[in-house]
Amino acid sequence: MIRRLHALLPDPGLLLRLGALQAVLAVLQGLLLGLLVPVLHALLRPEPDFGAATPWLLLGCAGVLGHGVLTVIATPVGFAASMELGARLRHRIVRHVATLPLGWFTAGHRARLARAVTSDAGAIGQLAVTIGAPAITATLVPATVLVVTLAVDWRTALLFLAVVPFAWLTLRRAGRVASAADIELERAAAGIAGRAVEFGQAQPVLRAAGQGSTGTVRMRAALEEHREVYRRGLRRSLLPDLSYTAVVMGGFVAVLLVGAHRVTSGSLAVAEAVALLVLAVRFLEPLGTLIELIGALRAMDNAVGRVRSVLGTPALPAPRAPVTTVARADVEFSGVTFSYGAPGAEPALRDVSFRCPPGSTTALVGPSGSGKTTVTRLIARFFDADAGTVRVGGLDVRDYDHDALLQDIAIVFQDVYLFDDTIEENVRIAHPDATREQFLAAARAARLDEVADRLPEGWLTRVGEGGARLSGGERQRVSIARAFLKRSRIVLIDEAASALDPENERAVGDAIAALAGDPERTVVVIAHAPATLAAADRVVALDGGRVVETGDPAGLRRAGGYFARLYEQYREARDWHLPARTPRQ
Ligand SMILES: Nc1ncnc2c1ncn2[C@@H]1O[C@H](COP(=O)(O)OP(=O)(O)OP(=O)(O)O)[C@@H](O)[C@H]1O
Repeated sequence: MIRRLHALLPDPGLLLRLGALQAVLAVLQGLLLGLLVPVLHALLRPEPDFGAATPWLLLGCAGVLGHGVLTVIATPVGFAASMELGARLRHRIVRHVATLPLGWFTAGHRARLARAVTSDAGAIGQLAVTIGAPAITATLVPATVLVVTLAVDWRTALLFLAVVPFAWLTLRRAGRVASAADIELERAAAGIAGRAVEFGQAQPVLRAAGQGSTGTVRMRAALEEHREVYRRGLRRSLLPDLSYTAVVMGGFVAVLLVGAHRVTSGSLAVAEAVALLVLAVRFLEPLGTLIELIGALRAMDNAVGRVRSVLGTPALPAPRAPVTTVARADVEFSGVTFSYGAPGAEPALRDVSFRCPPGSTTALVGPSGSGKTTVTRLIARFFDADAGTVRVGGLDVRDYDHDALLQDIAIVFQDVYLFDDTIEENVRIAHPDATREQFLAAARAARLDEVADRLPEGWLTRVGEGGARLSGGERQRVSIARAFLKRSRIVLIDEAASALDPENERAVGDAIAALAGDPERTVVVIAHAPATLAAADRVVALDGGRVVETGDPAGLRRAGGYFARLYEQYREARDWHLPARTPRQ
């Protein structure tokens, strides 16, 4: 556990200083208790000797004062340390996550990241301090008391020692049970979180299906499950907890009985017996608090495990001397094979080769799951190919500084994410220093000006969380405006597969055509609209992750092969209308 924590907090100076302070406090506490022996020895006699007791009492007073001062110093240092450790860990996670492949950011990983940065980092920082201090006290006070007892009466010290292995064994068992219960509870809590998100997100669907209360039932079931897991955990930890308490209490009773026997047989003075009983209490009591700490310790261990799983994700490999400019805007795949899963999993792309010359427009076509999106993800280096090479400007994408590569690539995907800000700021994110004229030109080219004109606050209209106040087509126009404003020479577009309303469809189609029309720009478009397909310079047709045809669209249509059939399907789908209803006679 300490090793795992150390790996997370590689600069443990703060914790070490705090630990040292706490160790001094614990040893001081033990030694102060030891002073009881000469004091009681001097006072618990038929004629109390105050003269002999006074120096020990004065030493005791000085010790208590010193202990008080150190405690006052340690408390704020502890608070500051826990905040500092949490903050450092958060920075470390954020710095690491910024180096991960973009493909890592799935919904599940995003949730894990949010948890690691918020609750886990804070809990580790806090627990490292709040558990660390009492854990040091709970081990060093008994250790010091044991040494003091050894100096007073070795037989009692042996009795103390005899308790330790039993206490250790029961404590370990209690710890294991607490950890298992904690993990189960975590899982149940994650279940509740999932249900809560589903409950919120699926409301429109559930209500439309007349199942508005189904979500409530599933939510209630998750809450019930959590309560049951909690109860089960409590029941399971009851016996180990009680056995540990029994061992500690048993030790005390043994010391009491043996002490009483030796006093009555005259082999131990009353003063020593009383002092030994006090030492026994201070030896066993901190051991007792370890059982309370063990649960928190396991909770911290689990949080450390979760944070380590994020920090352990390999970063996108960076070249020694990264290239920072893209010389030409051409894209080339040679023999690219890629799979999302572990090596050996079913590949999403197999031996894919094609070239997009600078300034050309290439349409990617193929049925759902054929690998079109994957091709665009590999160009932007969301992932690295397992075999073969993806080249941009004649160089392997892995040779570039990733930020520099993305600087020259604009991405217009279907699931556009908009920030809860104004339309203008959402476009400007692509090029924050753009002049007003540049911004307006980009917006006009994307036909976004028509959208802003209709809205009451124009460019200053806020789009809502994720862009919820705009329609899908309008959001896509924001995304196209970003691409215009960014002035990247390579643009990757995922044309909406689902039908937009006619106005949006025309506007988006025109905007994409305008993007592609620039002879300086290389466009790779996942195309569904017959107009986009017909206007492309080249077509790359995919099926099952393989390239099955390449060529110019007109030639491929004439050839009557795979692309020609797909093209006809797309055209028929676009031309399909609901048959007009014949009025009833
Ligand atoms: N993030 C992912 N993790 C695992 N597998 C994935 C992931 N994304 C895609 N796949 C799989 O890779 C294969 C290719 O998917 P891809 O999204 O590239 O196809 P597509 O042609 O773009 O499909 P669509 O037209 O439906 O978007 C599919 O089998 C898909 O299930």
